Amino acid sequence: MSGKIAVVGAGAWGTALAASVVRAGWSCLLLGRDSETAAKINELHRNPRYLGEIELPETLRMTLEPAEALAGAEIVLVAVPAQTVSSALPGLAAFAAPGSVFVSCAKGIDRETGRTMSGLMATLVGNDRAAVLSGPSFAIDVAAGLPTAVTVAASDIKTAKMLAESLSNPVLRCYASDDIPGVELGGALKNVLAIAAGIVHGRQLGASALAALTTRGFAELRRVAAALGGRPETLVGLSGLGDLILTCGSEKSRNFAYGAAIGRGAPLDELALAEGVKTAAMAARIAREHGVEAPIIAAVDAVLDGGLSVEAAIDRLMSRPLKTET
Ligand SMILES: NC(=O)C1=CN([C@@H]2O[C@H](COP(=O)(O)OP(=O)(O)OC[C@H]3O[C@@H](n4cnc5c(N)ncnc54)[C@H](O)[C@@H]3O)[C@@H](O)[C@H]2O)C=CC1
Ligand SMILES: O=C(CO)COP(=O)(O)O
Repeated sequence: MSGKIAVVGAGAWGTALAASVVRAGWSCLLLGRDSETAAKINELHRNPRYLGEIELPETLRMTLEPAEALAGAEIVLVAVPAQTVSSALPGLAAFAAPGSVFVSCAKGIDRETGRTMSGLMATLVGNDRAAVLSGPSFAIDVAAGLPTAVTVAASDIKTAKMLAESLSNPVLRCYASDDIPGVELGGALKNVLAIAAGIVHGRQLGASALAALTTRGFAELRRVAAALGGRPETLVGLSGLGDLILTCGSEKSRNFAYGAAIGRGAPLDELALAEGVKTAAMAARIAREHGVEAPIIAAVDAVLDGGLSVEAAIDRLMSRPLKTET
């Protein structure tokens, strides 16, 4: 590949994606906010704060200037936390090259407006130029060049295929989809469910409980995403079931690790770097408003809100009326 890709957000995911697109042959500028990280990436080829000692490609450069990052970039990967996308984007759109495609790589639902990341991007650059990348992919794995597969969605499948071809490399396999809601809601909702799975793990409720929670959580993920237009077949793919399996079973997931801490009795932490904390309330609200049964998501929201203890949440989930499984 030749040409330029800009990556917005020099945290774990933005840096890993930037390393990955350089491996795919692109020139890449990473847009961040702090000069210390820029010096480490540009001079030492490392981002120790987020990715330890992993060596980044020497040609990867970071800048603090949006105009420089976005000039001439055909693709802009947006990898800032979901709750900052609405404030980060307006300042960027003005610098974007005509026809460039903005790809949300964040996983969450905007908690002020209830909008999805693609929805926020579409208002600025239009539907045709808004896309989503999601799937089972720990930043540290992608940065280290371990084999990974994700889904890239755009409303036009031709754009999705162009992105999948552009972003794939020998260790990152991108599948194309035209189901934006299915792909992005899988990623947003699995974070909430990973907190629940972490609580089960941290409270030592056993492997059977974890399997039950993950499976019933998946049923909720499918129902809520379907209510917002996600297709069932997308939700059994990488960005739905795939990412749920990854994050509901590993302490490498910040959402799972945060849930595990709560399960062990740690106090709630509003500043936790777990995206599900900020998406739980909106996910629960969307389920209620669409008349979708989502008791696990509701329980996570109530526990995070401080209104329900973990014990009471478990009792509530276990004492629900019995029903048919599907
Ligand atoms: N870390 C991971 O393994 C993965 C993360 N993601 C998603 O990617 C998103 C970002 O996550 P991480 O990179 O892990 O977070 P992080 O906490 O490692 O980094 C976030 C970065 O965004 C920067 N940032 C915040 N607001 C900004 C703004 N307005 N403009 C420019 N930069 C800004 C911060 O300074 C920080 O460098 C999240 O939605 C997460 O769910 C998706 C897949 C994997
Ligand atoms: O989304 C991720 C992997 O696909 C990363 O999960 P965490 O944000 O829970 O670490």
